[in-house]
Amino acid sequence: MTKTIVVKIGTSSLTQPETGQLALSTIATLAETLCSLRQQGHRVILVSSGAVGVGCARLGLTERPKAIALKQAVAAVGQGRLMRVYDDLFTTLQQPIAQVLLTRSDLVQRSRYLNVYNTFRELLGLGVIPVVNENDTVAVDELKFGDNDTLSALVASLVQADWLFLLTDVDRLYSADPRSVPDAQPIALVNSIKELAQLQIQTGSVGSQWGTGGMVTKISAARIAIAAGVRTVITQGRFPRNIEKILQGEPLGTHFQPQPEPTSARKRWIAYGLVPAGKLYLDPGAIAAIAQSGKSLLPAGIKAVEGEFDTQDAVQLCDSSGNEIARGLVNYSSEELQKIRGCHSREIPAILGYAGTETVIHRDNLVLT
Ligand SMILES: Nc1ncnc2c1ncn2[C@@H]1O[C@H](COP(=O)(O)OP(=O)(O)O)[C@@H](O)[C@H]1O
Ligand SMILES: N[C@@H](CCC(=O)OP(=O)(O)O)C(=O)O
Repeated sequence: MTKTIVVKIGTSSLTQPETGQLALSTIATLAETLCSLRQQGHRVILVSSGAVGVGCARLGLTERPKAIALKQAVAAVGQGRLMRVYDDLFTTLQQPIAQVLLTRSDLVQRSRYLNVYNTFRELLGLGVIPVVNENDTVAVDELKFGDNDTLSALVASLVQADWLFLLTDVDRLYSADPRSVPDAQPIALVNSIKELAQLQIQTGSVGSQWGTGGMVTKISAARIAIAAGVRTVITQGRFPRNIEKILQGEPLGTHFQPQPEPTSARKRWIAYGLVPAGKLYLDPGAIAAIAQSGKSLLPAGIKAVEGEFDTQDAVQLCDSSGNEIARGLVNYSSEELQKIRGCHSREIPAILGYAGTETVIHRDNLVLT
């Protein structure tokens, strides 16, 4: 049966750790593997990092730049080089590819989000393999995916993929970073987001020399993907052929079981497409009402309001320690909420001087994260 498969490869797999030069044999095997998946009739999207790493190697820089302008300039050098290599390899294999560079703002506005979706649909319909990266050269800090793990999960969610493969430089997820904790336990299967929380995986703070997010961004990517119904696998990038073995049922890598009832496309856009503009801190009663009983959020349960936002902006809903529980679209601005927080809904007209809606966030616009 035809599947939609998103494969994300990180800088640590695409480049040689010592020199930062391209790992040509890995890239060539990846191209062969993806072509073979296409020949089996699958729809394939490649999310490839490497613009900054390859740009650095091209310019002789020995470490990843920190200054934003330099990083953006280096990415512009590397992205072209990277696409040239991919296009040469895929063209040799008679496989057309396309470059798709995205920034977070492309997914924030609903009309642009749908536009990106339509473009992917057309490309996949044409039998093309889209090669996706963040548009690092123009992305501004507030509107960045920041890492390609998150980007790949959002793309997998957007196209409603069946599989997301996160290829990296370790063979799977461990209970702690195997580089620093030699007896860390391998994890073969994660059944649910709840089980993921219970495993209390330690991720250290950084990734490899050229990577960005380390394991923490892969785990949060897996959470986004499985909530969207996408089976997610973390596995080693040096052996791209493992993708085919995994599809045939071999127990390689760490598998994250997709949520049986995926969140709707609109709610996924609210939760992960939009950039939250503020935070609402809730009392335990409100948390129970939204998390356990699926209720709308009323002003009475809001203890504090953080940030400045307008009606219909997205906000994070947090417990008193700031842990995020949900996201949603607000019916009131931050200024209005400062006045009505903690109050009963029937008091709203008297406080604001006009009648608003009873709910601060209606349950149709509220997503548990
Ligand atoms: N719990 C963990 N299990 C496995 N790897 C981990 C864990 N915590 C941290 N890591 C580290 O994450 C690194 C991979 O992240 P990163 O360098 O960002 O890769 P990529 O470039 O593929 O995105 C691994 O090299 C590993 O050292
Ligand atoms: N967009 C950046 C990659 C960012 C990123 O997430 O890198 P990595 O951790 O290697 O997957 C680039 O192309 O260099």
